[in-house]
Amino acid sequence: MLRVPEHAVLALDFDGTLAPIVPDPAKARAHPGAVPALARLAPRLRAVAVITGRPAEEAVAYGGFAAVEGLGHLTVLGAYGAERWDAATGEVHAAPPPPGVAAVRAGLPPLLAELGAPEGTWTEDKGRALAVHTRRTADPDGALALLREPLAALAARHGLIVEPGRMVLELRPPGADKGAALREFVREKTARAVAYAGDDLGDLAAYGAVEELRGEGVPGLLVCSSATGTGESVPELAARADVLVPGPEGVVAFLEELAEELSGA
Ligand SMILES: O=P(O)(O)OC[C@H]1O[C@H](O[C@H]2O[C@H](CO)[C@@H](O)[C@H](O)[C@H]2O)[C@H](O)[C@@H](O)[C@@H]1O
Repeated sequence: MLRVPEHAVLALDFDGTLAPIVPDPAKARAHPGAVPALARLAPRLRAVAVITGRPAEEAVAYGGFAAVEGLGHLTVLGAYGAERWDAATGEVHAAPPPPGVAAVRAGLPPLLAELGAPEGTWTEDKGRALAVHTRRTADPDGALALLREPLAALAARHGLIVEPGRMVLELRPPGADKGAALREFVREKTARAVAYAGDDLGDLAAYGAVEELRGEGVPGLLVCSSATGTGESVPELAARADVLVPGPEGVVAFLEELAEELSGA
C-alpha cells in the first residue's frame, strides 16, 4: 500500500472501527479524529470506502462523511453492500428489500414476547434488516443465547439469515456480504493494493476477500480494531490481522501515521 498508494483501496468498517461502541446505536458517531485523518489520506489513494452493516445514509450521517474537503470521492457501502452512497453524487442506490423483511418485522415482537426477552432487548429497524440488540440488558450474553436459535428459525422461515455481531443478532437478506462488496469495489477501481480494517464477525468476509486477492497477487493489509478487555474481541479476526490496534482510537492513530508517511512520500 505504501509502495503504490495511488493504486490502493482503503476500506473500513464503521461501528467499532471508525466509531466507538456505545450502548445506544443511534448515538454512535465517528471518532473525532476519523474524518480528518481520512480526508488527509483519501487524496493520496485510489479510493476509500466505508463498508458497514448500517444503512448507507445513516453511516454517512453518523460518520459526518458528507461534503468534506478531501472526501469528495468517498463511497459508503451500507447494508453489507446492498446499498451504496457516493460523496460525488450524494445519492444512495439500493434495490428494494425482499418481502421476507416485512414478514420478520411483523413476526419479531410476538416472538420476543413469547420468549420472555429480557428488559433492555431492543430491535433496530434498518429498513432492509432487523437487528435485535442485547447490550442494554442485565446479561447481554445470556440474552443472546436465549434468542439465537428462535431468531435463526424465524429468519429461515422467511428466507433471511442471521448475522451475529457485538451483542446483536441481525436478521437480514442473504446475498450481500462485506467480502463481495470489497472485491467488487477493488475491481471497479482497478486497484493494485488493498487495506481493510474491521472489528467484528461481519468483517471476516472482507478479511477473506483480502486474503483471496493476495492469492491473486494483489498486496493486502488487514487491520483489526481490537476490543481486547471488553469481552467482545473476535479472536479469528485478531489471528488473521497484520496489524492489531486498540479500537477506533488506535485506528485513527494508524490512519494518521499512514497519512504522515504518505505526505512525505
Ligand atoms: O458493520 P458495522 O459498521 O460494524 O455495523 C455493525 C452493527 O453496528 C451497530 O451495532 C453495534 O454498534 C452499536 C453502537 O456502538 C452497539 O450498541 C451494538 O452493540 C453493536 O452491535 C448497528 O446498530 C448495527 O445495525 C450494525 O449492523
